[in-house]
Order: sequence, then C-alpha cells, then structure tokens
Amino acid sequence: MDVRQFVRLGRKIVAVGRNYRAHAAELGNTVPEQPMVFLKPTSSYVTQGRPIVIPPRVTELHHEVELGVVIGKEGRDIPKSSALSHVAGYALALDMTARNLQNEAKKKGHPWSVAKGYDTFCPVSDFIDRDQLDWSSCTLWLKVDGQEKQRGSTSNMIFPIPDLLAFISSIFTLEPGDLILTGTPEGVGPVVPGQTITAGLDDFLEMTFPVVGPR
Ligand SMILES: O=C([O-])CC(=O)C(=O)O
Ligand SMILES: [Mg+2]
Repeated sequence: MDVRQFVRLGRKIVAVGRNYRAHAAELGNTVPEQPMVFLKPTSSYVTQGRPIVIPPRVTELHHEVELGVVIGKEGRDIPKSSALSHVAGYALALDMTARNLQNEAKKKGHPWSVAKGYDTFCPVSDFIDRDQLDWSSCTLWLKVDGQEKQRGSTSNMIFPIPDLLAFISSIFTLEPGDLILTGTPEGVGPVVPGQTITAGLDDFLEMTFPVVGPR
C-alpha cells in the first residue's frame, strides 16, 4: 500500500497517550491503568514534501515520534490472540501537539481535540509492509536540526500492539486504512519556524519535515 492510500482512505486516526513510562513521567502524568485513547482528524495528515505549519494560537508546538499501525482488515472486539492479523503494516508518525493548548485543556478538564488536531499535526512516513518490521522491538528516534531529541524502543510500550488493538476495537470498529498512533517515548520538546525535524525507525526508514510559521 502506498502511503497516499491510507491517507486518502482516511478513516480515522486513533492515538494512544502515556504508553511509555518515561514520557508519562517527564510531563508529570501518572501511568494509566488502561490505554488512554483520543482521536486526531484525518485532515491533520501531512506527507513528506510539505511542511508542518505552526498555527497562530500555538506558542509551544511539541514533537512526539510514534510508531503508527495501519489497519488492513475490519474488526470489532478483536481478541489479543488474533489482533496482528488485522495489521496491514506500519508507518512512522509524529503526534504534533500544541502543548500550551493541551496544558490549558488539562487544567479545565477539556478534551485535547484542538491541541492535537490542527492541519499538519499528523506527519506520516511511507508505508511499511508488516513483514518488514519487528513491531515489538524497533527503535524510534527524532532529531531537530540534526540534534537527537528522542530515542526509544517499542519494547518499552506499557500496552503492546495486540493489547491496544483489542482495547480500541472494543470501542471503535477498526477499518482498513485506520491509523493507530501507539504513543511517544521520552524527549518530547518544542520546535520553532525554520527548524527541520528528521525522524526514523532504526536505520531503515527516515523522514524529514520542515517547520514553518503561521500562514
Ligand atoms: O500528549 C501526551 O503527552 C500524550 C501522548 O500523546 C503520548 O503520550 O504520546
Ligand atoms: Mg502522542
């Protein structure tokens, strides 16, 4: 599948938060007892060749590198034991987050849709076929202007992919073209206009996105 295919199919983007202990800790959050799920709109997709745009109200835009799971087969109430048969493949993704708006929302008990949902807040890599990746122990990394900010192994997920798919499909029917963002390891931080984000999976996939200011 071409990356444009699931971006165009654009069913839904289901994101999981606080799935790595060290990231939950760096933002002063406790570790959830079950996966913490939120949605990002498919209008937030951006593919390589286009920039990440910082909107006017966003004074602190953070990068969060995450492994994305692309669904290939519909399912509801999927058991953990067969969850991986619903996976078409993977993509590297950034869960771009307006941290200033998220902090305000957290204080008020409001949802995160605005903080997580602006256009260009879901940069995605090329599609990776499921046979090409050992999802259970690959390394996610992210650099800003060549300086490493994030590096973490998917082996440190609190809820591994089969657990996430079982939980999420107990709420939403999973459909071909859905993207599941599996949470970010530690090291999140701000980017400003003029910077370039490079992120990768081990040494076999790399993606680059420039960051620009409000338009
Ligand atoms: O905004 C957050 O800290 C939650 C989140 O998306 C993550 O842990 O990946
Ligand atoms: Mg995230």
